[in-house]
Amino acid sequence: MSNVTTHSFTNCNAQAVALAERVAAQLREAIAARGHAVIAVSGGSTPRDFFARLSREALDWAQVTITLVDERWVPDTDTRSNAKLVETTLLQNAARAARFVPLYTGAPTPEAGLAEADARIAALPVPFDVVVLGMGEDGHTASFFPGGDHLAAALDPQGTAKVLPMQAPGAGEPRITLTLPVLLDTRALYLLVSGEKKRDLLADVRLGLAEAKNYPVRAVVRQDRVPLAVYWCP
Ligand SMILES: O=C(O)[C@H](O)[C@@H](O)[C@H](O)[C@H](O)COP(=O)(O)O
Repeated sequence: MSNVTTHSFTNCNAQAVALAERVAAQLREAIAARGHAVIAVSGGSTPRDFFARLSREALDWAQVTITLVDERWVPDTDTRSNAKLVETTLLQNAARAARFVPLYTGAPTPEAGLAEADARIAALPVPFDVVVLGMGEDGHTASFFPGGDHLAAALDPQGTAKVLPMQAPGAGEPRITLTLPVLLDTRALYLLVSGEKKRDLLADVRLGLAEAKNYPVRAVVRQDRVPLAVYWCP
């Protein structure tokens, strides 16, 4: 039985609206059941419209904690910063009342900031309610990059680290990432992607093709811990 469902949309606006409505409903359910909600989101360009939509959803945002699945190790004033993306797109409108827990600490390197970032994540209630991942055309998700220096440790299902630094040829700047066990410890897991190349890559991963073995996203697609919902648009 497949652990993956795919929701395909004819345009990316419809994708953003549908995911925002779905996620908002799950945040409301979490608040009703436990008094609070935790969501971890990706950076990159794909989630912009989804963030803008989600920020306008009516819910008790003061009870919501937002964190990141990964971060580029740059100050939050940098255009590459995922924190900056979240602050300018998601922490707006109704969602301005939410609490944001960044991964970047201001330390000179991810290694130097690791203990503090780890403590921030360790302080959050688990399981998370929602995790929204993205994916690159090289098959990375979060900062699980092919050839990453801490990739094996980050993907270890039995690993105990919550966050790890990551450097890789395709990653640009040094990164920090939540590890696979943390990302899978969630009530709902989404993969938000667009374009035919990413659709085809995911199909190869799901089929278990040999050439897909080096795509780190395989670890979230081929697992039985939590159902994965793929939201795709052209
Ligand atoms: O900080 C990051 O880079 C992300 O969290 C990363 O995993 C992202 O989701 C993919 O690179 C897809 O990025 P795009 O949406 O820009 O294609």
